[in-house]
Amino acid sequence: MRIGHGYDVHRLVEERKLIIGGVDIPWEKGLLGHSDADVLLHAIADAILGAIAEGDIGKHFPDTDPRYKGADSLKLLGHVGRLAETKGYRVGNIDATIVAQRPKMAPHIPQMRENIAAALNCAVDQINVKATTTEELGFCGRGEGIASYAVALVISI
Ligand SMILES: Nc1ccn([C@@H]2O[C@H](COP(=O)(O)O)[C@@H](O)[C@H]2O)c(=O)n1
Ligand SMILES: C[C@@]1(CO)OP(=O)(O)OP(=O)(O)OC[C@H]1O
Repeated sequence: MRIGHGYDVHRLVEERKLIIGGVDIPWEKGLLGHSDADVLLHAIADAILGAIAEGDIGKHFPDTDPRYKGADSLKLLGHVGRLAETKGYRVGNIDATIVAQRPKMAPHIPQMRENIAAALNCAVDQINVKATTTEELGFCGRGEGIASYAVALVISI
């Protein structure tokens, strides 16, 4: 059994979609990135890569590589899950937190959990997603960006 941690931040800008946990959330701004900038999935991917000592998503999917421009992060996460399997591990459970002042994430969390479980070929009850504001403090509180934290436990197959 091994544990990993992930953290990611993306800037909120106009004229971008807000995609979090594979859900296209209607909002006035979206997250900026080379890929679809899915901050939650990036933190989860990094947590799994951390657990299997495989670096981070920047190592596996460089933001200088045109193949990942606009990439669907659910596909990137699926790739990370399969890499873990090739190294002899399956996901035990994942716990993640989205840090966003707005919009409300709660209505979208069931679909996020479904999407993550499908990408990682595991059950929905192995995936937990939470959200918090920062009471308007800091860059998340000012609506300049959204952050996510994740921990992943992996178990030997
Ligand atoms: N973007 C967010 C932030 C929070 N929530 C939900 O609201 C609850 C209260 O948030 P606090 O930051 O005041 O603790 C939180 O527990 C989440 O359930 C949300 O849906 N979206
Ligand atoms: C996911 C990748 C893939 O190109 O691009 P971004 O969407 O910019 O995301 P980031 O979390 O900054 O770093 C990893 C990148 O390699």
